[in-house]
Amino acid sequence: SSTWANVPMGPPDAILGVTEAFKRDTDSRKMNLGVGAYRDDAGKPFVLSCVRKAEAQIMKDLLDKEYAGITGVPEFTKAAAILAYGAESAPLKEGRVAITQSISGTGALRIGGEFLARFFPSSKKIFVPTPTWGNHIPIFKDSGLEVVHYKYFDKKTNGLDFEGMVNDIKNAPKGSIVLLHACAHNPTGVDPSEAQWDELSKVVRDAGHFPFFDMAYQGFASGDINKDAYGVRKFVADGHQVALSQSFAKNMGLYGERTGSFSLVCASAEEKARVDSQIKIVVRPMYSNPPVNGARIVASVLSNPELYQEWLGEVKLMADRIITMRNQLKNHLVNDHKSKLNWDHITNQIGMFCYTGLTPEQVEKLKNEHHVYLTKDGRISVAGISSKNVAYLAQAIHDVTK
Ligand SMILES: Cc1[nH+]cc(COP(=O)(O)O)c(/C=N/[C@@H](CC(=O)O)C(=O)O)c1O
Repeated sequence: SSTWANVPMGPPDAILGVTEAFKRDTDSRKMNLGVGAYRDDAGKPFVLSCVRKAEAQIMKDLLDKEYAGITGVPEFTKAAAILAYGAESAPLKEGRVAITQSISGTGALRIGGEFLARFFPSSKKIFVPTPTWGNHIPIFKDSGLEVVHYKYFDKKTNGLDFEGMVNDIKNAPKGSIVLLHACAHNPTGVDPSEAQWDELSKVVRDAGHFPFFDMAYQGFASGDINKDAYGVRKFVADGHQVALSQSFAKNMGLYGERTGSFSLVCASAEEKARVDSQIKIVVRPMYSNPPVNGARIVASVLSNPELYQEWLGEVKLMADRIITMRNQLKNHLVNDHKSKLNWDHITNQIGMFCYTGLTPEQVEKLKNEHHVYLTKDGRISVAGISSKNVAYLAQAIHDVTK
């Protein structure tokens, strides 16, 4: 028999599989609310103007195609670190932040998982929120970590179960790794308030845990890059030596360029040098060194004052359009359809996703009867909504929930 006779058919990816099903649908009313990728009000992918300008400049520079170093394009990692930690950040100023370019956010999380599995001293358990981005679990399992969960989403309020979260983190074995979504929690769209971040910093410190931040949406949640980095910067200011994964897929629209970074705050420049050497040893056999194009674009946008200002405007424009769609969807449900249900969470939640609270059966009905595609957990990518289809969506949601 064939060598591969025993290879089983694996399930389609919970998120990317939705887009595959959407593409097969021929009905003109179909809506893809699955993958977390921004669309403009015409439902089209959006390439930022600042990105186009940076690309044009890079083309003119006639740069070579040599290998980047293992940790990537230095101008990129320098600029990415300043964006995340802030120019005034003490560890940055003291040369204590080890940072490598990564294959976007996913690659950053994997490098982090591999590094922690090799060197984290106390436990190989990583606590992730309930629910969390689906891919977190296989990324950390494949890295050799044990994935456990802490309470996060409150089904009753469609908001944050802060008390449950704090208790679970307090009760985790001393010296556990705690994964935190820096902003725009995926899939729930529910974020801790700044006061709750302050409290979480104390809880994590008192329990001797290690914080690993996943910041895949900086600027995309509130429209303000500093506001969205509040949790990360508060933890660093409080002395936590955080791990951080960054993605430029969403906030700079570089999805397919696969541009991100992984960084670790170290105790000293000497420690940073040791950590940096071991990060290189993780990366070299994984993919040797990263693609340079996306990194050059980000470096150009972040370090060129005009392009940087333009980017700040464009990332706010994306965030604001999503907030507008949240308001319109809720208004249609409440005012047009006089829905009996409470839809406050549609506008209380933030970032790319809305955790609607729809059941798997209602999700199925939305797909089969209304050609609306979303993940089984009821998460919708708000970016898939436009002024042209928001009324249709509200009608469909009302139809399956009334
Ligand atoms: C929280 C989070 N972290 C990391 C990533 C990885 O993004 P990258 O493209 O590797 O930089 C994503 C992507 N989320 C969307 C796309 C996906 O599933 O890959 C999503 O949830 O739809 C996240 O939502």
